Amino acid sequence: MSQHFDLIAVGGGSGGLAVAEKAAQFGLRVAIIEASKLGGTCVNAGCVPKKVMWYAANLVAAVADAPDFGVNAHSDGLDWGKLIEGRNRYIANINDYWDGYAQQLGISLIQGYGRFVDAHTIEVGEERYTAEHIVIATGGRPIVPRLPGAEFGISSDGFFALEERPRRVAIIGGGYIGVELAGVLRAFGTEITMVALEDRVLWLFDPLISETLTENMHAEGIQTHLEFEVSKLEKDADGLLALVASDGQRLSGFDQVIWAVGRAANTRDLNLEAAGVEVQPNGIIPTDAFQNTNVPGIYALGDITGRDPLTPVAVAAGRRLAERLFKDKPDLKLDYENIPTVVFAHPPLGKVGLTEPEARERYGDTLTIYETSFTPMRYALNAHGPKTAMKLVCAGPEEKVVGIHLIGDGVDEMLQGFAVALKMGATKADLDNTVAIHPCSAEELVTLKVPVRSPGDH
Ligand SMILES: Cc1cc2nc3c(=O)[nH]c(=O)nc-3n(C[C@H](O)[C@H](O)[C@H](O)COP(=O)(O)OP(=O)(O)OC[C@H]3O[C@@H](n4cnc5c(N)ncnc54)[C@H](O)[C@@H]3O)c2cc1C
Ligand SMILES: NC(=O)c1ccc[n+]([C@@H]2O[C@H](COP(=O)([O-])OP(=O)(O)OC[C@H]3O[C@@H](n4cnc5c(N)ncnc54)[C@H](O)[C@@H]3O)[C@@H](O)[C@H]2O)c1
Repeated sequence: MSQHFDLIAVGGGSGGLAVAEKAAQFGLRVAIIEASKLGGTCVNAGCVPKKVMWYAANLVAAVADAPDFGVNAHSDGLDWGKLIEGRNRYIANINDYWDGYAQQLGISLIQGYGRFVDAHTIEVGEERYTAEHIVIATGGRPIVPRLPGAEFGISSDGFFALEERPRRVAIIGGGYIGVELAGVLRAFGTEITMVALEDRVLWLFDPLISETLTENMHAEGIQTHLEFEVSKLEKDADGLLALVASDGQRLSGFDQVIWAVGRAANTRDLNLEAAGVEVQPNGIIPTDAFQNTNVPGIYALGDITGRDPLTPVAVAAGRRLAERLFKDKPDLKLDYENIPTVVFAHPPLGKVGLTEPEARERYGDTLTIYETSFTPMRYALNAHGPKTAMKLVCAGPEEKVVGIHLIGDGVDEMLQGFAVALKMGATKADLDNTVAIHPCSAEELVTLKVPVRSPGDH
């Protein structure tokens, strides 16, 4: 016996929930198949636990800075157990919220691993479910490379499960996760060594951001080893862990090693062949601009598609897909251009649009670049404080803003509004015509006067 639905979402994370929620609101018969807890990576082992810990790290820094402002605060250190317990309770509440909300919307929740039987049928254990529309939103999992001793390390999932704060940690990877976990742990007092393959951390971000981030991390005492390709992990006689690089370098004395080297798509066990869905060797499911796979009636969205693996991207793609399919909006699709993104480092950083090197490739020698770098007033009475840096990348004689790059306190909240302006096609003159808000860091973005590079400088 099988149960029939209008739409089945395989995966109840950011993307699956979004498409299911919309379709159910439109009155369709909807099911979500979820192997674990509703909310997916973001809620259970990503954005949410990370951000709660990021706030805790900010509080530690604020208490340390407070006495210079005459505030008689002092810290007795971090109660890791209390933080983790509170964080997990917060996550459980979000899980409960989603369970209740899905029920309220009339969505059928099917617990277990979904596998295709054919293009319209999914099997979970012994049961079969059919639908006209099936959305694959199974996300990804942390990569742990097949290298000798790799099992001595943990992934971001393992990090969130730690019951005690580690004392000396090596983080492998200079991407989003490596940078975020390094910042959190360092603020709590852990010694951090970060290694990365590339010649700079966050190499997909603008060079100004990588440089300022590195400066801020070094000032906090985080060590970085670049162009360091880990070839194996070893456990020494003292029980501590060591990283060995392919060129023979060796870094030792770690009580934890964290792999933060990217994520792999969860397609392996979906039996996609049965439905004829095309999949790349790395597990990514190719889609067109409308989230269609190569099989009519089967769609993919979120991390599984390999495009901008961020929660709001999965959510936006899911909502648009439901509206396209069920609200007679055949042209509706997500615009993947100019997606803003923030890395919750200490302080945070973010970008929208093109980096300077990317803009040079697209616009050639027509760029005007504005930059600033300063220590914000937040640290006015402290001897030291992390740097804020900002860059505007403007193209053509009209100086259209094609890239905004920010690092510093508050930029995580600052970027969203400026992303709206960039998306609307703002020029440098539009920014200049906006009266500044004073005193705050954001005012720099509307008062930058002298370019650091102009057309003809390159
Ligand atoms: C440490 C970390 C921090 C992050 N921080 C941020 C952040 O601050 N901001 C941001 O925008 N993004 C962040 N991300 C990325 C974000 O979590 C993902 O982009 C987002 O969760 C992708 O949503 P998704 O729906 O594609 O997949 P997921 O949220 O991963 O959901 C997939 C779901 O499918 C389920 N599943 C898998 N296979 C099956 C199957 N066969 N049957 C049934 N269910 C299945 C899984 O259990 C999971 O619940 C972070 C990620 C990590 C790892
Ligand atoms: N704030 C956010 O929005 C946020 C936070 C966390 C994760 N995410 C998402 O999750 C995705 C995955 O994050 P990630 O940090 O795992 O991947 P990533 O692609 O950002 O970075 C991977 C890093 O691994 C390093 N690396 C790979 N193999 C190595 C080796 N053998 N030795 C040394 N270094 C090695 C590289 O230096 C690279 O910089 C991101 O692309 C991002 O979209 C987003």
